[in-house]
Amino acid sequence: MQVEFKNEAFTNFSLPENKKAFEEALAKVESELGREYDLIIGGERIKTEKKSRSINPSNKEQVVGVVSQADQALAEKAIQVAASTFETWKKVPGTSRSRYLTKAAAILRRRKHEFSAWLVKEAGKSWPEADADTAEAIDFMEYYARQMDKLSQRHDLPRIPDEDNELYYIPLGVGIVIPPWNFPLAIMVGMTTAALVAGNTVVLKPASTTPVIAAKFMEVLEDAGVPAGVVNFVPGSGSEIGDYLVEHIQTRFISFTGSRDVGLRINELAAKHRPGQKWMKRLVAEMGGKDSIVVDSDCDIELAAQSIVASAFGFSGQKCSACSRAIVHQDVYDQVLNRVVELTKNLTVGDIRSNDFYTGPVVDDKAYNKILEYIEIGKTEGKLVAGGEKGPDSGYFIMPTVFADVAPDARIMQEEIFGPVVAFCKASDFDHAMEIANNTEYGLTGSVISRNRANLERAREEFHVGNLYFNRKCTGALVGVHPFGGFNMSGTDSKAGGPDYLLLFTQAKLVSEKL
Ligand SMILES: NC(=O)c1ccc[n+]([C@@H]2O[C@H](COP(=O)([O-])OP(=O)(O)OC[C@H]3O[C@@H](n4cnc5c(N)ncnc54)[C@H](O)[C@@H]3O)[C@@H](O)[C@H]2O)c1
Ligand SMILES: N[C@@H](CCC=O)C(=O)O
Repeated sequence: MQVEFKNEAFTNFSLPENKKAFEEALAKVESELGREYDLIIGGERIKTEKKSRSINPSNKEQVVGVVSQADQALAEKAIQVAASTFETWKKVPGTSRSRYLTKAAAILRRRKHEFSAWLVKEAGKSWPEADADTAEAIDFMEYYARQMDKLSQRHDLPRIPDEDNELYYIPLGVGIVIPPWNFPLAIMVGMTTAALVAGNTVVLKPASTTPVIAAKFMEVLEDAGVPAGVVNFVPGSGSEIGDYLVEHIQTRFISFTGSRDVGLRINELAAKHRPGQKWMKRLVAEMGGKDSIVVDSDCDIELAAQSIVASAFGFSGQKCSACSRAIVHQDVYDQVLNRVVELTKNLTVGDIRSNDFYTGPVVDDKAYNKILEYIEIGKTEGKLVAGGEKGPDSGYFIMPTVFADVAPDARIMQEEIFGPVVAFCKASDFDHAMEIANNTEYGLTGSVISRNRANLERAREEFHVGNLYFNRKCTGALVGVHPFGGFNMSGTDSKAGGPDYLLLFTQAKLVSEKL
């Protein structure tokens, strides 16, 4: 019997032995930078002419890896291999499939610091953020393994005389897994392993900025003995192979995490029926956020300020859950704002190869330019009170930025910036605060900082987000503890790391036998 699920502990880097172990992992990873990574289709490694260079965002000169890129012919090959492997993989009992995940989790745990070091180098995560990403990846596998064991048990239905009725959760078929770059290990692992443990086969198209981490995870799956063809690794650009994979008639489902615009495009393409296609494709989409922290008049000011700063600037605001809107009651507005500005000005930004910096760069030049454009927009929509400028030129550094006195309908209050920028908006009372909190097209995370029980109860009902937190930050969901996913334009209302997530990758079959 498996031990009860427990979240992986985070590493305490203030202990010298942990610091030393992480330095060693970084040195090992640095000795491996610049290597080539191939496609993996049906266990076969395939090099292509076209390659993409993955760059360290803290140091634009440093190549993390060189990755072969699939074209449409190779995308087709991957789908064919996934389709034929499905015929055998679907017959492997769920409890056996779950053992592959438990094994892969154990391997990843043994290589934990090494993977976190890759996250420092390829995604620009600070040590604690990288450590949390790796821990979450382990959690997803441990959690979904247990969920699959439960789903594999006999599901008896109410008996009627002379009939034996049973429900089975069977897999769907070939799934296209398209993860984002911002949790390049955890979310990619969660999406991939949920699909495979439920009995599906996968074509994994990793995010274009973080393919090396995904290639490294393929090593883990191979070491765990996952049969060839169950997960096929197909890096390539969204425009070159993304549409092809989504539109393919043998694609049964698409599991996507990323931006609103790409999600909507995939939704449209997936919905169109094509000649020879025998099913309606299922789309599981987890998309963007424009997340608020609401601060009530009766609150702990220090807690409010600390929660805003941690949620807005952890990993430089590059989380779908990040706080980019602080909606503060007029009675405490100046106090909260002043303390946030004070805390923000003390944050350090730099190459997070060193654990001395609070946060590192944003992920690439595209993100860098987009965020700087939003900072310019912010200067016309509010008062710049902290940051607003670039960091050192060696990487894509942007200083944590705070805008005050921003109107509820301003662009920086409505559009996802996905960078270290938070806008402050003054609310006249709690009614007004709730109205502003719900005035975006998203509905992912939110927090309320309040001592007022009636207002908390009201927010529980009215604040329309998938993950609502009280008196804490709005980032950092734990697998199992805080099933994660949002409403409206934040996706298809799924809950990663929750008890019903695996059902999204299955279909229920009833068998009724007359006795
Ligand atoms: N709701 C959540 O759980 C969650 C979690 C993490 C990130 N996000 C969101 O993800 C976004 C940031 O990630 P991103 O920049 O990687 O998003 P993105 O939409 O640019 O890319 C996501 C993935 O889609 C791929 N892609 C791009 N064009 C494609 C196409 N035409 N067809 C198929 N695939 C295509 C990309 O290569 C990548 O793998 C933010 O909006 C963030 O809020 C949401
Ligand atoms: N699950 C993460 C966010 C994932 C998206 O970026 C959190 O809760 O902060």
